[in-house]
Amino acid sequence: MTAYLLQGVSLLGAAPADLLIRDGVIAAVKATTLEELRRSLTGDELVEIDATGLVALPGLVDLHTHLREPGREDAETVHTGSRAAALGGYTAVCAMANTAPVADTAGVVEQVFRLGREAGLVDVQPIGAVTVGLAGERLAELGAMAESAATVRIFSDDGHCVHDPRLMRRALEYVKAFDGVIAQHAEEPRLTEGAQMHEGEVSARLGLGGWPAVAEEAIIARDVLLAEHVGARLHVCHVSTAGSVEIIRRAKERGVRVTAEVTPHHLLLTHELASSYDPVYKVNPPLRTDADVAALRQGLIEGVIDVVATDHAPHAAQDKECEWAYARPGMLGLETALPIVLGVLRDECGSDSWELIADRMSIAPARIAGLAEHGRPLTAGSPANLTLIDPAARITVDPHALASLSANTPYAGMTLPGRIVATFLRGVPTVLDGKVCK
Ligand SMILES: NC(=O)N[C@@H](CC(=O)O)C(=O)O
Repeated sequence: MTAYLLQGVSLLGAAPADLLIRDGVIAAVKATTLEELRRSLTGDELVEIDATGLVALPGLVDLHTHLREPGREDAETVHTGSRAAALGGYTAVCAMANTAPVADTAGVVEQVFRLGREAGLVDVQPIGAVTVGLAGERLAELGAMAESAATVRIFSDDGHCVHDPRLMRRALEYVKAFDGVIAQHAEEPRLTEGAQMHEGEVSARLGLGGWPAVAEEAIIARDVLLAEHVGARLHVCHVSTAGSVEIIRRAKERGVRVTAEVTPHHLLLTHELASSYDPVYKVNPPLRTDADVAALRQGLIEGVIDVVATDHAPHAAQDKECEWAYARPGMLGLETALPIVLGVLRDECGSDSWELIADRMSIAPARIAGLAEHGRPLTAGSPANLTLIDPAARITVDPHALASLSANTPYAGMTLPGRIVATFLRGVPTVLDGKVCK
């Protein structure tokens, strides 16, 4: 078995140390000398990595990834999405249920789970659909998915809103029994009919149908009341408006069991970009205003928003490189999330906020998803799920050099701070020197 020694690595809030990875766990955080270490490793191969200037974080965890398998393997597969995730520093991703067939049965979630294990690059944790076929009419087999080999704990109709309040109430009641969570795509469908982008001055100027902030806020307001009434856990997907942050803030103050996520793109990009009519900027919920971006950043820093989740939404060229109105919504996220968040927080805080990043991109999402092996502090005895970042390096985004099968990144040509150097899953490198290991 190969052991790895990360020499001189920066750990959160501590002086640089040597970190020994062996037998799937963090075996030691330097106390011994290198000679003692070598003697103790008889029989094991030792790979020494000079990690001076590199930062180690617990492996990132994505609560919101679209892997497109089964059904749209031309856009992404579990394997290609896993490669993208590992390169982005992730050790676990939660796979959304809007596949074809929909992940609304034990059979489909087990298939996705198995494909993830076979790829072996990140832990793929399937999310189950709330309603059969995402149709919003009948509850799916939530219990069977929870009891399956995939042990589903998060349920979501993402891409669609569970808009029937009675169905939403029943879903919350059902998952409460096993401490599951309903992750809601908050969009009142009657208010977004014909919507193409954020409703505001830009949509008016471009003549594109508007998606008003209130369509998101109305559902979140309703759902925090339902979650409070039932006493169950609600998670709000891709929060995009300042008003939503306020509703969630007030609900948390009242003790409602609500958590929330924001995407990297909603922390950086605004609706002005739609003026180009380039569908790469079309996404659901849509890019919003500068004031929304500022409120989302503040909400993330304060912890009103618990998590950064990518909403990685790969789309094949024919579904994206067409007229705006016909293009599918969604953008890639896994390979650029950490650099975007690092840059955003440098802007806001004036320095690198590793503790915040570790919490919002690993510890909190692992807790919400119930992934006990992930989001753990990098101390002796912990599972060796971690990522190594070079904060001084920069990357320039080339859409066709990404591991994803699709190329719909809104960051093409941009230079971003921070490079993922290595990722380890249970002590085995999935990425070394910025390259996937298998
Ligand atoms: N976020 C997106 O813009 N797209 C998502 C689903 C959705 O939320 O529409 C997708 O699956 O492509």
